[in-house]
Amino acid sequence: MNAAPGLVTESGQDARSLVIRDLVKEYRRNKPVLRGINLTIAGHGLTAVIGPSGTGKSTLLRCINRLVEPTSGEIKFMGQDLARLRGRQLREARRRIGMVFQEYNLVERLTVMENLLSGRLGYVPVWRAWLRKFPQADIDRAFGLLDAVGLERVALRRADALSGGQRQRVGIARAIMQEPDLILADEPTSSLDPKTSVEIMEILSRLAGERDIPVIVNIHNVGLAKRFAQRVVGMTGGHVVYDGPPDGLTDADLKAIYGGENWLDERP
Ligand SMILES: Nc1ncnc2c1ncn2[C@@H]1O[C@H](COP(=O)(O)OP(=O)(O)OP(=O)(O)O)[C@@H](O)[C@H]1O
Repeated sequence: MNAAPGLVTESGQDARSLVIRDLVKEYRRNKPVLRGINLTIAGHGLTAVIGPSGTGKSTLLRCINRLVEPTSGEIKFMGQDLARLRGRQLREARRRIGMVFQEYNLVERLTVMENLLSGRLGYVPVWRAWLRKFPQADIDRAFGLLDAVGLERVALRRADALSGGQRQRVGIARAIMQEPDLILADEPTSSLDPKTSVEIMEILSRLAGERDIPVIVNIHNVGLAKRFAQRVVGMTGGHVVYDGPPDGLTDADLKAIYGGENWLDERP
């Protein structure tokens, strides 16, 4: 990861663009889930990935951070092919990719502050992490982030005492603590009520916008995708069938993505 942020290359991509070429994933031989994905995602702004259940949205995100091994293809990011990294290079690349999960993935018995500081684990020496002796600068940053997500009052509360919306705020703050170059969010609002979902999307897009880093969000709620994303990618059957601005997404596109059409009809 050696390109300077903000640089625009001759091809028009900026330094944090993510370029995916011919990405294929087969969990079982000859049964591809991703069937040759080609995408260039700009190095800033929020991209929403929509599509029916089982179409491969989570698999796509997990190939990018290598929680899942791609079968073939390239995932170029900041001068490296993430699909081919091994060992230390892979660990370092992963450290720069913040992940936000549907089920939050917090350590329930630890405090909010400790969960946030765990976002720094890739950066502090093992002995410090073991003794939970984090640098004061990290603690100050964590308090700043808790303030930014409206959780300053619960810093010392255990994660298992929080509501779903509060947990997801911790999840986002923890991802930002990593100082990521990219954030991937897999269904971050699926377990939340509609109002809290909007608040979470606002926080995600605001914090990523302030840092000028790209965010890719898998989301089932098309309304939220259109409201918060600068770009929508529609997938179906392991292919990308829509790639464009939210206001370009027509009913015909939605039918191509989700199939059928009756579900689009409004009731009288
Ligand atoms: N670890 C795995 N092993 C085998 N098959 C898997 C694995 N993970 C996902 N799959 C299969 O890959 C396909 C795509 O799953 P994926 O979770 O990527 O879809 P999705 O679009 O994110 O769905 P949802 O919106 O329901 O989360 C599904 O058929 C799923 O059963």
